[in-house]
Amino acid sequence: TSNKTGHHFHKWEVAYMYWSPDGVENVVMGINGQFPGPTIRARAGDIVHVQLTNKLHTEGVVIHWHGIRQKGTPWADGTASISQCVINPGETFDYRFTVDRAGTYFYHGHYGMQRSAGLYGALIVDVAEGEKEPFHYDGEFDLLLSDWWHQSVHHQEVGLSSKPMRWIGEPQALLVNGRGQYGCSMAAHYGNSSLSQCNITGNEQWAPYILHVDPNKTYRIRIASTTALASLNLAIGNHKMTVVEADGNYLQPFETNDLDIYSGESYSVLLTTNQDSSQNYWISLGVRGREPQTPPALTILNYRTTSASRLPLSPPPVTPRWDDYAHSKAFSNKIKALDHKSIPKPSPTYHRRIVLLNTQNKMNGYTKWSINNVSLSLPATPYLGSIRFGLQNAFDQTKPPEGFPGHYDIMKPPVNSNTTTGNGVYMLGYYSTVDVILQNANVLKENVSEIHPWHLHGHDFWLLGYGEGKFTKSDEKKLNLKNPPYRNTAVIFPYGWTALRFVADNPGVWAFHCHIEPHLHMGMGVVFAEGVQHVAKIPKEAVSCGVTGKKFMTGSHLG
Ligand SMILES: O=C1O[C@H]([C@@H](O)CO)C(O)=C1O
Repeated sequence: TSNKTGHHFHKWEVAYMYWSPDGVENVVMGINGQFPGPTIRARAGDIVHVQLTNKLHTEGVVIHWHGIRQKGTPWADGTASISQCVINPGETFDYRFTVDRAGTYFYHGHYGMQRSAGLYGALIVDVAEGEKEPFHYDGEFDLLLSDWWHQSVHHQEVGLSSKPMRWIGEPQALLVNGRGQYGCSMAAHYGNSSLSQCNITGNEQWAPYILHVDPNKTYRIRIASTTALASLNLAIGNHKMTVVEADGNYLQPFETNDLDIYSGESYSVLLTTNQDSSQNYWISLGVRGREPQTPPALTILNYRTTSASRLPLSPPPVTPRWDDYAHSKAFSNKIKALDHKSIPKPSPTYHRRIVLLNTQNKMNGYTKWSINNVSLSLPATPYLGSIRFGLQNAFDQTKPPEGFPGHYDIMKPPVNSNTTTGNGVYMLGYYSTVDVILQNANVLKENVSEIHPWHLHGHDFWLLGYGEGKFTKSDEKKLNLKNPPYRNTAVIFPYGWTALRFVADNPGVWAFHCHIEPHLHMGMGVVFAEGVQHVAKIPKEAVSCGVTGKKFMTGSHLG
C-alpha cells in the first residue's frame, strides 16, 4: 500500500437547465449538465480541487462542502458573505481542500436559496489506503435525499421576504438521488391512494433509483439529506437496518426498523439481504415534524434473483406519524459515539456557554426567525476578509446576545414580537471550549413549535443531549459526557433544548444555522469566528468584493 496523497481535479460549470425531477418539466441548477451534481469520491487525506465556473446568466454562486471542516482553508467553505465573495457570472473560483476523514458528506449551494434550486450532490470519502472501516460490507449504495417545489426559488424568496410573508408550503415531491414522482404513485394499486398508478419505463429522469442486491450479503447504504424543509423517516419493507455512521463519525451500532433524518444530516446503515429472494421490497420515505402534504418517496430494493419491475407483494412500510415526537426522541437518544481513535473524547468542562433562543417574530410586518431576538442579515463584505484585515465598518461591531431574559415564556408566542436584524459575530477564544444551548420556543401562532436542524460549519461538536422545556442549571447533570455523538448537525425538538460542545480550534469564520433553507433566508442563523489572525494566504478572489475589494484596489497586500 502507498500513502500517496490523492489529488482529485474536477472542472465544473453551474448552469440552469431543463429537467424533470418528478415528472413535471422544470428548471434546475445543474452541474456539467447533471442533476444532482456529480458525486465526488476521494480517500481520507486526499486533496479535492473543484474549479467552478459560474455559467448562470445573472446570479452569483458558491458551493459549501457540508461536513468538511476546511482546516487551513477557511476561504473554501463556500458560504456567501461569510467565507467568500460570490462567484460572478462568467468567473471561475478554485475550491481546493483536504478531505481529512472518511465518511458520508455532500455539497450544496450556500447563497440565497440555491440549494432549493437543485444545486447539490454527494461527496463520499473512503478510508485512507491501508485503513479499515470498523464494520464489514459487500456493497454500497448512496442515497441523497431532497425535496422539490414546482415554484422557482426566485418566486419563493420574494414570497418569504414580502409583507405579509407568503410561506413556500410543503414540497410537491420528495426526491431520492434527484428522482421523485408527482401526481402518481408506484404503490397506487394496493388501494387506499387517490393517485393513479405511475407509468414508468425506467428511462425517465424521474424514474426511481432502484437498489439492486444479491441475497445474503451486507450492504452499506449511505443516506444524506439536503432537503430545503422536510424532516424524513426512511423504512425498508421486511428489513432491519444497523446504524453505524452519522455525519462522518462512527456510531455504536444499533438496530432499527426506521431512521429519522433531518436536513443537513448523513447516516450509514448496514442492511443484510436475508429475506425471501423471490420478492422485491419497498423503500419508503415519509415526512416528519410537519403535517405532510407530500406523498412518501418510494423506491425498490430489488433482489437480483427476481425482476426489478416486479412490485413488492405488500404495500410500502408506513413511516411513523408526523407528530410522533416520542418516536423521534427515542431514536435520537440511541445515537452514541463509537469508542474509536478517530473520535475525540468530549472536553469535560467549557469556557463559555452561549444560549440561543429560537423564535419566529414579526419585524415591521415582515416575518423573521430570530436568535435571541436578532435576525441574521448578512453583510455585503465577507467576514473572513473584513475580520482578518480589521475593517470594522463592514458589519455590526456590537456583540450579539449570549442569552435571553430569564422570564421569557417559551410556551407562548413572543410577547414583544418586533425583532431586530443584525450581523454581529460571536468572537470565540481560539482553542476555547464552547457550549451552545439551542432553546426552542413557540412560534407566532399559539401551540406550535417546530423542528429545526442546526448545522455548524468548520467543526464537529459533541451532542451532549436533549431535554424538554427551558434549559436550566439542573439539566447539566443530564448531559452525556461519556459517549456523545460527534456531529455537525443537531435537531431541536418542539419546546425543547439541545446542548452541544465544541472546541474553537479552526481559524476562520463559520456559519451556525438552521438547515431549513427558508428559515435561514428569514434570518435563522449566527456567525462564529476564531483565530482569524492566524489565517494566512487568503486567495484574492475570495475577498475581491465589498470593502475588502476596495482595499485591494488601493494596492495593499493580503495575508
Ligand atoms: O417559517 C415558517 O412559516 C410557516 C408558518 O409559521 C407561517 O405560515 C411555517 O410553517 C414555517 O416554518
